[in-house]
Amino acid sequence: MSILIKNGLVVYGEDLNVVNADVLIEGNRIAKVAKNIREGADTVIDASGRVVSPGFVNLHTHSPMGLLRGLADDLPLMEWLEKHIWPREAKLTREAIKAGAYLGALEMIKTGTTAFLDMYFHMDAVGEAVLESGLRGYLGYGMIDLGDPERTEKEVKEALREMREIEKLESDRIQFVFGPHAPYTCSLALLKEVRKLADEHGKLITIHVSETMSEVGRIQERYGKSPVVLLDDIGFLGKDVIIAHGVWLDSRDVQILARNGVTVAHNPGSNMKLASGVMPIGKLLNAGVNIGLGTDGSASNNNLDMLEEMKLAALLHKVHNLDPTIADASTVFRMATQNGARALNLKAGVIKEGYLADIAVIDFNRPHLRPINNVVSHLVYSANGNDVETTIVDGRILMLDGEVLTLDEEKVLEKAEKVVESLL
Ligand SMILES: CSC[C@H]1O[C@@H](n2cnc3c(O)ncnc32)[C@H](O)[C@@H]1O
Ligand SMILES: [Zn+2]
Repeated sequence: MSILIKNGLVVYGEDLNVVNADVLIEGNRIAKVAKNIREGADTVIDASGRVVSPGFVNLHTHSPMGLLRGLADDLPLMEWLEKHIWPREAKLTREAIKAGAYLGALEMIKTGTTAFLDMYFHMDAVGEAVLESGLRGYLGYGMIDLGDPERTEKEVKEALREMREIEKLESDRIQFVFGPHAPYTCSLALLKEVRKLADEHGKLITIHVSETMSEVGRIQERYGKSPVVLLDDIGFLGKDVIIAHGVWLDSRDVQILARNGVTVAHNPGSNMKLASGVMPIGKLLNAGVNIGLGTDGSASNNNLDMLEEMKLAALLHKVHNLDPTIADASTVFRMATQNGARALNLKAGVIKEGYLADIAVIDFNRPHLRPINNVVSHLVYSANGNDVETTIVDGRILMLDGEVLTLDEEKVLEKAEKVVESLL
């Protein structure tokens, strides 16, 4: 199968040079980017007045949490989790979570996300929804043992069961990752076991770390060190680890993350909504830490729109540091695309020959995106997910001219509404 995207403004290469060109996709890869490509193709997309962008990589989310959107707002993290979210999540069945996963997948396709790193329960069910949607999903079963050795064993068993189920889907687009929830909900025994299993099975690890001041206080009280020092001391960290948040990091923590090649998934929307704090972006960038961008779940954001998230990231750091240059549009755009892909060991996030064909076509024929003085600036500061017209993953069109081809939109919305009505 081949696709030819004609006459678009292409955000080309790692350097984000914008060129007026055609993009030829053969199979699941970008075969050629050039002016006036003459080769025929099975499908031709006219991209005049459109921007051809790398698809977005949401590096931290809980995709089924759209089910809980709007049910618990205006709370700090611990109260939000313990009093409102966890009691509701305890009622969610496998079927409900699958309905939430469809809802999340639909929202991601419609807003140009092509790959995401997830952490939740029943990830084998999430995997089935992701398979049908056509997205790339990196799926972590969220493990919590609260220091109870019986629960440690149960959680490890469940993670391995879900890993095997996800592997049975036999799709390169869907990968299992280990997802211990956080240092404050997981015992050291569980964290060490996860490290061992990730090495044994060659899987990535994702974990919430240093999200709030109260978390850092808890860990300091329990272990006498920061969460990052704790994880380093037990040999947990490595270039296969993606920590979500990394808000409360001191200079020593930042050096440890840099030394271990850890990626930080930055979630500005969630950090602002839960009043968690502001990630030290300047220190992390100076230390050379890879930073990707995530939305977190839709109960703390409250959507999965990566275009919106880029704007939040850029604006938050400017005002917090009183420095408009600290996170410029290109830096933030790379976080949302190539940096996320790098963390997932994916040859994606860049429009260039040989890269995976994960692409978002964004309609710039709209008043808020004209005149086209600066494409990357418009993508970060002016656009939002509704401007995405076509989404391509692995060389397959998931949405064309606003119509989602892989999922039945009406059915997905109806089912999500029904499960929430009956369970929550
Ligand atoms: C064990 S599955 C994942 C678990 O994480 C919860 N969660 C959602 N957002 C956050 C956040 O910002 N910090 C910590 N935990 C979060 C989610 O509700 C699930 O219980
Ligand atoms: Zn999270």
